[in-house]
Amino acid sequence: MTQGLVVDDVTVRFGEQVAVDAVDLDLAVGQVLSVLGPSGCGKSTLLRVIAGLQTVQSGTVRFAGADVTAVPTHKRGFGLMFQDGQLFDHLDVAGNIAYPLRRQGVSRGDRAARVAELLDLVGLGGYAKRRVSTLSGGQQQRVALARALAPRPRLLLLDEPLSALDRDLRERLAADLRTILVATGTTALLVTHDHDEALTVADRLALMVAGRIVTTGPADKVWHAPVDRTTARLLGYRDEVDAASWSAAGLPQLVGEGSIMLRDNAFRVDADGPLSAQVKESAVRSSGAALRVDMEGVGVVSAVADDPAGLAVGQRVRLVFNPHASARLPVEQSTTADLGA
Ligand SMILES: Nc1ncnc2c1ncn2[C@@H]1O[C@H](COP(=O)(O)OP(=O)(O)OP(=O)(O)O)[C@@H](O)[C@H]1O
Repeated sequence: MTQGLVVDDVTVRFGEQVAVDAVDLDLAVGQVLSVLGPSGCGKSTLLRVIAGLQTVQSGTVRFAGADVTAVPTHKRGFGLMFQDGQLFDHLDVAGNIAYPLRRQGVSRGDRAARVAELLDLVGLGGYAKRRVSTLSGGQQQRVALARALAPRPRLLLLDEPLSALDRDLRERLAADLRTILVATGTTALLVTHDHDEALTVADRLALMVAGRIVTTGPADKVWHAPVDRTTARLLGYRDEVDAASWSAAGLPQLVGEGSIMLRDNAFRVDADGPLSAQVKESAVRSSGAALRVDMEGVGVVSAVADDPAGLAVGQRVRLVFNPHASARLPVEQSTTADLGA
């Protein structure tokens, strides 16, 4: 594994407040890492440190083995992309994408070829001459991505790149972003508060809470093994049921103490399902229905249904359990966990 980014024991304080607290982070070349955390946890500050936009109280940032902690932003060879694309209104789409290449002294012919290649990559072939102010929010972020990739940065830093977009668009663009990063072999670090976005884009996840990285590891491992209640909630697990009542209710696969964390789709309505519950709330969704149901011995939990018809409050329904939408919470709460390579 080629050595990429190594953040070692970095701390940033603003007055009394510790925004980034002794953070260690590794990112191998060619990999994509998402730093996922709630608003105010310090993830933008951490990204700004890596970018060279924020000085540190202590710690180092290295890339490819060299200490870059004191290297100015423009000499790090990193690309940046923010929530608001920060495009240049006075330039057209091609002009925006070519801008960093022009500054590097790339010839006109080579610039044009690279711009055409990038427009195809981000799905904007034919948009070269459009003014950026006439583009949709999603198209503007595609241009911002193309501009950030144009100089072939050795590390791409993305700060909530999709957060300004509405849900459907965000989902589509997150999938495209992943495809583009993989196709170009780009080493990238993305910070976000959106667990779906983090998971769609990344190979690895680092969970950040109150200035500290509390879990790192392969995205699927982190996703299925929250180390404590806080990280479980961060990963989208909502309901919590203690193991004793879970077993008493006849639910499968569980031994010992602790509790079970459940996603909203942990139970699904199925006429042949082995479980029974009463509907407490029911909301129609594009995918069917989102329910809150009261299950004897377990309490009120979320469930989903493919067909929203006939799911009135008070009605009894049969349910099946989806173990992939649940996680066992360890009894001992650890402060940090490295879930491996
Ligand atoms: N320049 C600054 N001066 C003082 N405090 C700051 C500064 N920048 C950030 N902070 C504080 O440091 C903490 C971490 O902020 P940061 O922006 O890194 O969090 P975040 O996780 O990116 O949150 P968000 O997603 O809301 O931007 C916050 O409490 C914030 O108020």
